[in-house]
Order: sequence, then C-alpha cells, then structure tokens
Amino acid sequence: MASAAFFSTCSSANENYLHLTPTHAYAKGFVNNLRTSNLPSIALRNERFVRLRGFVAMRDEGASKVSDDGPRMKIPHVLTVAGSDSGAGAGIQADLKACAARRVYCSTVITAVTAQNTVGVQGVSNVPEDFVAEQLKSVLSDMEVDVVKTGMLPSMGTIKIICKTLREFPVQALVVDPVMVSTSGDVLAGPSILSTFREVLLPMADIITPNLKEAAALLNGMQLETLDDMHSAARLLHNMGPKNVLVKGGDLPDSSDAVDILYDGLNFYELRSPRIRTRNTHGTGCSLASCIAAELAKGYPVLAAVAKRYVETALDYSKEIGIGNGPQGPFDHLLRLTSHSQDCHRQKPFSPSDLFLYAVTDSRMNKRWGRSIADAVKAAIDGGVTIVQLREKDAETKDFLESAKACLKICRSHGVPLLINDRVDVAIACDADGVHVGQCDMPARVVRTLLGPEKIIGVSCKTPEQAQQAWVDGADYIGCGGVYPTKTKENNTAIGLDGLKTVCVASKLPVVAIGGIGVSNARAVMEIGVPNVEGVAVVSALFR
Ligand SMILES: Nc1ncnc2c1ncn2[C@@H]1O[C@H](COP(=O)(O)OP(=O)(O)OP(=O)(O)O)[C@@H](O)[C@H]1O
Ligand SMILES: Cc1ncc(CO)c(N)n1
Ligand SMILES: [Mg+2]
Repeated sequence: MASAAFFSTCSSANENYLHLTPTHAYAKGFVNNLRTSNLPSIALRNERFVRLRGFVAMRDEGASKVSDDGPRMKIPHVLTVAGSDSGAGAGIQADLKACAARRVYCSTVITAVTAQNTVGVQGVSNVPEDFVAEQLKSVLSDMEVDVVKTGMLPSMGTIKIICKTLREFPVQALVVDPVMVSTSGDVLAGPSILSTFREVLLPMADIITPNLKEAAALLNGMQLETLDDMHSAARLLHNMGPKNVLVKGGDLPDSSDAVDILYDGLNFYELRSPRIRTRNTHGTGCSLASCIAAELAKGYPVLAAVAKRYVETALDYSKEIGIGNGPQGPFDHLLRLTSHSQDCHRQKPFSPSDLFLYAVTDSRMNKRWGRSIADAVKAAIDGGVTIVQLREKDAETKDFLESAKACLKICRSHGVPLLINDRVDVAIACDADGVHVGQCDMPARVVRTLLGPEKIIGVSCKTPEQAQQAWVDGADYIGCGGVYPTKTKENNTAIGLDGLKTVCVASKLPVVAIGGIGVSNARAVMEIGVPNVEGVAVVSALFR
C-alpha cells in the first residue's frame, strides 16, 4: 500500500518510477510536488533528496508503468470472517495482529461492528447478510486463500452464506471459533444461531475452538467444570462433525495451569501451559484460533498448529501493559510495546547532525584502563559525543549483549543514538538504534530488511562506487576513511583528505570521516569544503 500511495503522489511529476525495495528512500527531485518540507533532507550539488522512510523509489527512464512481471511469491493466506472490536483486543483486529505475528497474510470479511472496550460491549451493528456475501466473493474470487477462520457470526443467514460460499470456493481448511459471549458477559451471537451452527457449519470445520461457555451452549447447557467434563464435551462436539475439537480451558475454575483439550476423533491431547497472572486476556480466544489458521495455512498438521505457547508468551510479555480502565485489557501480539517502555526517552529519528562527534568504542583501550564499556560510553557522552558505536571484536556474545543493554540505557537517557558494529543480531536483541557495517560484513540491503525502516544503518566506504551502493542499499550515512593512518584498525590504508573529498562528492548520503582523527586534525577534515561531511569519528582520541 505504501508503494501505491507513493506512486499516486508522484504521478503529477510526469516521471515514472519503478522497483520498490523495503529500504530507506531518497526520492529524487520531488520536493515541490510532495510539499514535505518537514521531511529531513540534505542539499548537495544543487539536487535535493527527500527521505521517505520505508522504501526506495528508483527511476527507470524508459518505463511507462509499474512493472508487474517478475516472480510472484505465494504466501500463506488466512481469511478471517469475524466481527470488529473497536477496542482492537479481540475480533478482526486480533486476527490481523495474530496473523501478522505469525507472518501470514490476513484478509478480512466483517460480519458485525461492535462498540467495545475493556469495560464491555456497548453496541453491536450487524453487517447486512448480502454485504457479507459480497465481501466473501470479493476476496475468494480474486485471492488464493488457504484457510478460512470464522469468529463472530451474528445471524443464521450469515452462517448459511458462509457455508454456501465455501462450497463454491473451497479452501484447504476451515477453523471455526464459535464466538457467542464476550468475556465481559455480553452476547455476541444469540441462541437462535445454535441449530444452524451445529447442522451446517460444524460438519464443514477442520477444527472448532469453543471456550467452556461456548461448548456448554452447543451442548444444550451441559455443565463444564472439570477436565473430565472437557473431555466429554470434546467427544460430544466431535460427534457433530468437525474433524478436530479444541475445548479451551482459559476459564476453568481453580486451575493453576491453562489447560485445553484437543480431540481428533482418536486421541485426546491435554495441552497445558502455566496460567499467566494478568488482566490482559481479552482476545486470547480469537488470537489462538487465528494462530491455528495461520499455522495450518503454512502446512502444519493440526496438533502442531495449536500455538498455545505463542498466547502464553504474548500474555506474559504484556503483563504490565495498561490499556483502558475496564477489568480485561488487550495484550500485545507483536511483543513490541514493552521493549521501549524502559525508564528512558524514546528513540528520535536519525538526523545527519547526529554524526557531528561520533564515538567508536575500543575494548582493548577500555581493558587497559580497567573500565567497563558502559563507563567509557558514559564518559564519552558527558564529554559531548553525539552518537556512539559499540565496536567489540573480542567479547563473548552474551557479555556483549549485556554491555550493549547497559550502554543503550545510558544513551537513551541522554538522547544519543547507539549503534552496534557489525552484529545485527546483538542490535536486534537489545533494540539498539542501528548498525554500522563494513564492506565485508552483512550487506546493508540485507541489514535494512532485518532491522526495518526506522533503524539507522551506516556503511564504511573507501570509494565512490561503495558510497553509491550504500545509498542504493538504503543506508543512512557512510563512514569514510581511514583518512589518516591509524593503529586502531590494521591493514587499513589511509585515503587522505583528497580521497575523503572524492568519496564525499560522489556520496548522496551524509558522511562521517574516520581514521586517525583527533583534536589536531579534526578542523582540517571538517573544512574540506564538501557540505555532506557532517562530523568526525573518534576512537583513540577519546578512549586512550
Ligand atoms: N491467563 C492465561 N494464561 C495462559 N494461557 C491462557 C490464559 N487465559 C487463557 N489462556 C489460553 O488462551 C487460549 C484462549 O482461551 P480462552 O479460554 O481464554 O478463550 P476465549 O474465552 O475464547 O477468549 P476471548 O473470548 O477473550 O477471546 C487458550 O489456549 C487458553 O488456555
Ligand atoms: C468482535 C468480537 N469477536 C470476538 C470476541 C470474543 O473475544 C469479542 N469480544 N468481540
Ligand atoms: Mg472466545
């Protein structure tokens, strides 16, 4: 979608753009058309480059339209047919997030719109049955759907339409979450649907996932209070025709574990995980059913597809999140909301001026002075550095990660970005602000794919060609050098001020100069007369 929006924005420029990659963008020549004066930009050789985070647009002089040939990759696809939850903890919204977390595409047919929050359901408006049919047809006639998952189905007519459409457009598997009552006790689908549910939908299902109340309702009010009751319910529901039955025990009283019973007609499986003490369990059922659908779409068998561990991890991770004031809050499907909530400031967007005084740590020098990396970083920040790169060639991964976390805390509390040299894994693990790579490290294009559009990526470059490639690959800046000879990096020939100038002139990215730079020669570097030299990187000058 981002690319489509970009294309339409650009069309008035009367130029044609082709090939989008998930990297940073410098879209050339569109400053006036885009009217985005608030976007960070750099001026160089009378050209302006506007950064559009998220993708690169590359110009293709000859093309008259966006190319649509080339390989088409099939990706697993779940269609969810469910209700919307305005609070976004359950329903369609939970399904989208769960599928995204499981890396599966999710399309949506909305059966009802609920006004809902963490307190309860304040209102329900059913989508007209004809229009549910129209949505189903739109998706199924065009897209290759692997698995359909149903949630809130508010009327008999809606259920019948779904069954009819699925006969017309068969899919690999049907997951039925027989949503009836929200955890707040509000009715989402009344008893009038029960007979249609049993007679028409259940026999088509590959797996159904009732909670205790729903299993009881489908079994005419049978009492379900123990694990034995759940076994019996699973067997009775299986008799109604679904290939597999998962009776969920999230609401089982007096249970220190969250236990679900899976029955495939032959065997019972008791699926157990520790019960997480949390208020944030709204939408666990929808999410579990979507995960099952997602894993089935990838081709896993049913038992492997019941991703209980995922729900447990997400609940555990989200224990501290406080959204809404009601008794039952949503959890975080993507396991991202709490990682930034340390007592530190948020990461701010990268600005080339961050490169002004760029500190690169050196473990040998720290060892010699008997100080930790974190102490060195603290001292450097107190001394005025504007960005820090951790360069640890000897440390064990575990120790490096711990140091990186400690440094990140210090850097965040001072608003100074922290980059990791070379180790993309460590950067991801500690949620650093970015990575700096050399020519023999992981290519910046791959790093960008791994880190996403927001993180900072720097590349060491010695030649104009390397600088050009860094830009194409979606880097944010280049480190150019060694400008002067240095002992910090062996086998690194110095390119001198002339070499630096040649690369800077060719670079579309901001440059930080590196290599043998200290108090005595920093001014000469900054005054070479090329506007994109934004700063100097220092190692020994600081840490020795
Ligand atoms: N506190 C918890 N800790 C760990 N797992 C849980 C917890 N609560 C529920 N689960 C698990 O989450 C999954 C969903 O079960 P649950 O019984 O909560 O469904 P549900 O009532 O349909 O949920 P909802 O209607 O809120 O979407 C099951 O695998 C269940 O065991
Ligand atoms: C829309 C919708 N679907 C399902 C549930 C069950 O959690 C809910 N609360 N809301
Ligand atoms: Mg449920």
